[in-house]
Amino acid sequence: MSDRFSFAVNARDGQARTGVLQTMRGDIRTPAFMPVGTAATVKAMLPESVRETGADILLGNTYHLMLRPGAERIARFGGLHDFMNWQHPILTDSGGFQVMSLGPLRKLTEEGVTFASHIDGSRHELTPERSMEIQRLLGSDIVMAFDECPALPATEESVADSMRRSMRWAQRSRDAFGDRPGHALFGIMQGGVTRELREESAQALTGIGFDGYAIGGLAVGEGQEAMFGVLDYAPGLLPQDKPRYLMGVGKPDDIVGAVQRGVDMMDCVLPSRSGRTGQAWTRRGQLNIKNARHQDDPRPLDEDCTCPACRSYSRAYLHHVFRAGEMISGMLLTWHNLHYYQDLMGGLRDAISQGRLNDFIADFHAMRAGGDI
Ligand SMILES: CNc1nc2cc3c(=O)[nH]c(N)nc3c(CCN)c2[nH]1
Ligand SMILES: [Zn+2]
Repeated sequence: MSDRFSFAVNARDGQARTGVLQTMRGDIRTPAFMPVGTAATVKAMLPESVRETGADILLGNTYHLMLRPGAERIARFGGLHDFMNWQHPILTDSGGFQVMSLGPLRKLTEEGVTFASHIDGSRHELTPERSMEIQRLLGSDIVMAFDECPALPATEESVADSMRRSMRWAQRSRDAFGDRPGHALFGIMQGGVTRELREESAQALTGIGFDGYAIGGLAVGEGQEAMFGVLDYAPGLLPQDKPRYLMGVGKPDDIVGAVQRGVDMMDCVLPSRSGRTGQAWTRRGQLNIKNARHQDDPRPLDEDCTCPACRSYSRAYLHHVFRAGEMISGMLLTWHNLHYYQDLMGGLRDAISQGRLNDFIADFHAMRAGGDI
């Protein structure tokens, strides 16, 4: 616990780092994976179960919470931590990405974005100033600057224009955030897959000054090779002593490659969303439990996993409850996936601390090459 926000790198292995983010509501071990709690819940999980998986921090969404139940209502209930019964750190995204991917009838101007709610069609406006106010009302520990993530395909010119607007919005976010001891504001780097634009964005953000820096504009369909191509240089453009957060990533092998390239924090809906569809992520790769081949299989999802699903339930049982559409199916697969993701992050942190990240990554890929899972 700390009354101020601070970040310390404790060990390095190549470009990778391991460290601790200290916040008012607790410490975050990095590299860290943040489960996504979009509508004030990590779907199918109790908060205490999310904590038991090893998560130090979870993500909330300005866009969803402003539409329902409303930021002012959550503030009246003491803020998001009390409202959702999660007393550990929360990072909230700023809403721009969700508006562009979810909100119908949206209009983007220099001021911000106006859009219709995907829930009831009511009209709303998000600006850097309103996004900062909403995130303050939610009481999140780490606030994200209001940005725009251009959809692909996009011309380099449109990516450049969008990035420069996001940098002007970053300054407005910084100005509107003010001085809030114990709370952090992260800037978001944009610039697509163009190195010069990424460099311009990094320079703009470091000139404004933030408590941490996100790498945005990725995991939007560019593919892993192009994403890693950007990550080969983008983290190094950012201050070495501040946390770097790669937004929206990803599959286990994306995470391993991103950590190897110097990323400290990530978030993704994949483990929870895919868990609800029967997709299990394991040390040996992924499987879908709804496949008929599992209906008489007495083994757990992953022999090496200590989560409640793997400790007490066979694949045959999990196959059955998915086929029967029972609620416990999504609960158990979500729990397993989040537990596996946190196990992976713990393994990465230990490997970096002990200077054996390359061996860890070699084992990670060898385990998945085996085929039979
Ligand atoms: C799934 N892929 C993905 N790419 C993102 C980029 C941004 C991005 O460039 N900006 C913001 N604010 N959020 C992003 C998100 C949402 C993260 N929870 C992204 N998600
Ligand atoms: Zn498990």
